[in-house]
Amino acid sequence: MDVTKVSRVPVALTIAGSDSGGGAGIQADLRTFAFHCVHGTSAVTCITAQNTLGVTRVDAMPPEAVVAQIQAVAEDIGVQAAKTGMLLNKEIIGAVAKQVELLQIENLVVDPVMVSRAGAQLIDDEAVKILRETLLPLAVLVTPNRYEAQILTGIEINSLLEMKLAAEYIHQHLAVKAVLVKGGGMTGLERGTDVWFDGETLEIITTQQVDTKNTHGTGCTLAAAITANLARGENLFTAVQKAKDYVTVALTYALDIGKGTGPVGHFYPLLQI
Ligand SMILES: Nc1ncnc2c1ncn2[C@@H]1O[C@H](COP(=O)(O)OP(=O)(O)OP(=O)(O)O)[C@@H](O)[C@H]1O
Ligand SMILES: Cc1ncc(COP(=O)(O)O)c(N)n1
Repeated sequence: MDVTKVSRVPVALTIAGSDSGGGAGIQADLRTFAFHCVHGTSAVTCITAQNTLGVTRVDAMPPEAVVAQIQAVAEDIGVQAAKTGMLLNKEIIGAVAKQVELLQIENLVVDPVMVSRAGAQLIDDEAVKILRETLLPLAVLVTPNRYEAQILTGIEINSLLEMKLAAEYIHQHLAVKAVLVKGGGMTGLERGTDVWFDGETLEIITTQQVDTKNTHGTGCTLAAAITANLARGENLFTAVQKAKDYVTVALTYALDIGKGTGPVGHFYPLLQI
């Protein structure tokens, strides 16, 4: 039998938590990387006991274990692009930022996971401070949702105008190169509309709204798709646009599993075979 080897494949790294329900976190990220034909590597930061109804327990990894995973991947396999998700505490955030800097990982997308779907804060104020000071300045893009943007700016967000103000504030005050304020948590016409700002251009990025309750993992999936596109060599804005299209279709193929909020469907075209 002829053996065909793939000699060149882009590699992406996700530094995030595990979701036992398989809808968000590392599990969503690796599926998204695979869909984009990008080899996915991972550094697990915490283990969540989670399903479509919520999170019942979180166990943090020791920061040194997170560092060892990042080093193992970077030193041997290499990383074309990386993303961070649930980092949980200030020790892990500080350790991750140090590694990203030491290993000179460029193309870092930070999904600042801070707030649960119900609006509850998942990391304490001290961890938010360390995130702002150490990790955000290393990111090419930060992708807060409505509630995370509120925490980062102090601006209450109820409208597109306030999403724009928050995007401008984050760019100006938090030393990030570009920001995408996500509108999945908005109501009415703004639901599913995101705001991009890179210091020069402010863009409203929108697709059709998807009428589904099964939206678990949208934030992770969007950031992972952006990261995969960067690993494939796309420029940042194109990477964001393509990722937004991907999430929209994944939402239309969302999985109706469990009693609560089901996850998006990452491999939707395969369902058509
Ligand atoms: N019903 C929807 N229709 C279209 N796009 C949506 C919908 N819900 C979320 N999105 C899009 O999904 C992406 C993720 O945004 P969202 O605000 O949901 O992130 P998140 O809050 O981090 O994710 P999650 O809700 O999974 O915690 C954004 O591009 C957003 O516009
Ligand atoms: C382990 C883990 N990481 C992240 C999220 C939030 O994910 P999302 O914002 O995509 O729903 C989650 N629920 N669990």
